[in-house]
Amino acid sequence: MTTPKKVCVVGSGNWGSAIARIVGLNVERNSKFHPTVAMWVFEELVNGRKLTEIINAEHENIKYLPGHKLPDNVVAVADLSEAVSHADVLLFVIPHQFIHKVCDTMQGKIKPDAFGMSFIKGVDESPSGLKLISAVIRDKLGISVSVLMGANIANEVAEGKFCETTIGCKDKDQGTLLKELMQTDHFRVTVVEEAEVVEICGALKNIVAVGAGFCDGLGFGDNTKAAVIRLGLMEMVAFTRLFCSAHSVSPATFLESCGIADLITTCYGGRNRRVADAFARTGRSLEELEKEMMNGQKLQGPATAAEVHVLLEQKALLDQFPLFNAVYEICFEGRPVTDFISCVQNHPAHL
Ligand SMILES: NC(=O)c1ccc[n+]([C@@H]2O[C@H](COP(=O)([O-])OP(=O)(O)OC[C@H]3O[C@@H](n4cnc5c(N)ncnc54)[C@H](O)[C@@H]3O)[C@@H](O)[C@H]2O)c1
Ligand SMILES: O=P(O)(O)OC[C@H](O)CO
Repeated sequence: MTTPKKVCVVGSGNWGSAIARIVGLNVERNSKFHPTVAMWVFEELVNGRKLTEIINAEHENIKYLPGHKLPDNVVAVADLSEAVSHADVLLFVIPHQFIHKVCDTMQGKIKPDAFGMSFIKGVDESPSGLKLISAVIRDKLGISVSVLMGANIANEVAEGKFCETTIGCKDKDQGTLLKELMQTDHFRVTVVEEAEVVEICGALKNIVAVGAGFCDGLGFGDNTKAAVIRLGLMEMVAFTRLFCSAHSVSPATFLESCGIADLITTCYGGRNRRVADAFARTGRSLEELEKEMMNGQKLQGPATAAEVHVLLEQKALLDQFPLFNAVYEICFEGRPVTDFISCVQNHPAHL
């Protein structure tokens, strides 16, 4: 008999906590997994108490996923090295901005035969180029890394409202095990092989969601948003073909939950949309609005627009990605938000 696999959730934000909730319930009824789940918490004080102590006493992450109990077998751990040291399966669920620091701390602390799955929607940009977050983890920790992306607004998932999701995994046995770890009656998992496409979809849809939020804030309607979604999807497909040229990129993957479905849900119900809407309405800075509206949660869309912009500029391809470029220029270069509509009106798809 094989030893049950220990799972550690690296992260405890809005999505991290919703994932810990699913995983905690699933491991209890599956003997392939150890019945206790460690959840790494970036320690902070909430109402004068340590967040780890609150979670372990009240079984609720009252800051990032209030109103939803975590199963008792999810144990919050503040020390990252301690949290990951016994894990066979590492689930990475942190805002993409923090991945380097977290992996650096984990180096030399994990089991050599551990493997990972990333739930992180974003990309990494450095002087050596644009990289998938799974590749950062793989390179820093020397482990295999799959991904899980989908139309999954954390609060809705925690409420048990039905949704689908996509695991991108190249190893059939690992894919089957990860599906067993994640799937519930309300959270249906499809496993596909094109892991790079799954992951890049998860990152790029956040840029489009910022554009959708601009349109909402400017007072445009659902037809306009549908146009933004369509044009954004075209740019997502084109960018994926460019970025993943060494891998297979099939249209079918964009039809999975990680593709069109995630794009739609984010453009209607996501945080990137909500803050971009407020930005267009008020003219206040994104930084200020993020602080005020998100209670410590982090936006991924504007940073991803900036990271993608570097590559497009280097390759002199900005004119082929006017929607991505407009989101970047409005967020970071003072371009008026009202220009977003003319960018959509003059999109090369209409020429
Ligand atoms: N929230 C969602 O609905 C949702 C759904 C699907 C995917 N995702 C993706 O999952 C990833 C994680 O999102 P989330 O919603 O769990 O996070 P979040 O937006 O709730 O971010 C807050 C988390 O970041 C942590 N944090 C703050 N400073 C930190 C630091 N210096 N180092 C490490 N951690 C720090 C906080 O402690 C908290 O746990 C993101 O890439 C996001 O795009 C989110
Ligand atoms: O709230 P957002 O904009 O970070 O999006 C959340 C999820 O990625 C939706 O699947």
